[in-house]
Amino acid sequence: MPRVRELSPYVELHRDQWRELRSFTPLPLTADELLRLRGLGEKVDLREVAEVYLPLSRLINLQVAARQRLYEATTTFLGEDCRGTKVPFVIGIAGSVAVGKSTTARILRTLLARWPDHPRVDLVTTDGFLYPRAELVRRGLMHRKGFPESYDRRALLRFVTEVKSGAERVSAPVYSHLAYDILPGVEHVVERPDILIVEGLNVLQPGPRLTVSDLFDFSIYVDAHTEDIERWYVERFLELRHTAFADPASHFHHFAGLPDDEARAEARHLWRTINEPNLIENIRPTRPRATLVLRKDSDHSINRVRLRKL
Ligand SMILES: Nc1ncnc2c1ncn2[C@@H]1O[C@H](COP(=O)(O)OP(=O)(O)O)[C@@H](O)[C@H]1O
Ligand SMILES: CC(C)(COP(=O)(O)O)[C@@H](O)C(=O)NCCC(=O)O
Repeated sequence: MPRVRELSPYVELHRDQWRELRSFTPLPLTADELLRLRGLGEKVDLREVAEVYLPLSRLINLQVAARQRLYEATTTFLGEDCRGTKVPFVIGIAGSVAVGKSTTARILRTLLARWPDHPRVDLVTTDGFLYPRAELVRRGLMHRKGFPESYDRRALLRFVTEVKSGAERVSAPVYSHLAYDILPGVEHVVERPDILIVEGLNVLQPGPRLTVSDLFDFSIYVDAHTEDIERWYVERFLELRHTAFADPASHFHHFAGLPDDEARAEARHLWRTINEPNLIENIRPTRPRATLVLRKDSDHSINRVRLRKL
């Protein structure tokens, strides 16, 4: 009897199957460039870029062209002339604190910008849309940083809507880990990109009204076991003592001199009280909504990919 295949909108691939889908996509990145894109504690090498990120870059390139044709179908229906109008393709990247979203976003940005049909790729992180510290204090949310309610979600939705609507110049606020606050008067200006990547913990959150995820043309969830992410978070915290925290201007400067055991206890406390509950209550439940899930093993390497096919 032939086995009945379980019906599913997803297809699951191991890395050795996924890497074949690179087809003939060339590798436009050097080892030095990759080092500059890699975040603290991340291990991705050129082989992983070739085997995991190049097939992804090819898939997105195909989808950008298909999405433009869909847009043209709607404008034809409306009797509008859309010749020459390109709608920015928007990609969301979600996942826990310390899972490596920023590295994924930066590598993808660089690879996508090397295709001649969409050279202008911009990247914004949603931390710029956190409420300023004074507003978080007023709302009693200082220990809920990164939870959905700590963001100005309407401003984020407005920002992406304006970019997608073809506005010439749209600006986003900028967050600083050093100041632990939004930087007053500083802005990230986005000028009609071909592709916009929006990276942040909660970008895939659904809502009772239109939310930013409704404007995504493609979305990625970076996934790993909770225990592995906790370990990466704690290790990164220990490392930050010698890098970011060492700066006297850092909000966390008082952690710079902590011995290993105390720093570890502090990091575990932050993980257990803020970042793990946010992962479990808010972030992980959005995983089924992603077009693609990149699954990391305990050594950070991506070995499984789940793609939403339907
Ligand atoms: N307290 C901090 N000071 C300076 N940089 C930080 C701090 N916390 C996180 N970062 C950096 O901010 C970036 C985003 O981190 P995070 O939100 O944990 O997402 P991810 O690890 O998934 O990219 C990373 O490059 C990380 O190294
Ligand atoms: C700034 C963040 C909320 C992440 O913002 P994102 O760009 O993902 O929206 C997060 O990295 C953070 O600092 N969380 C606070 C708890 C902690 O420091 O671990």
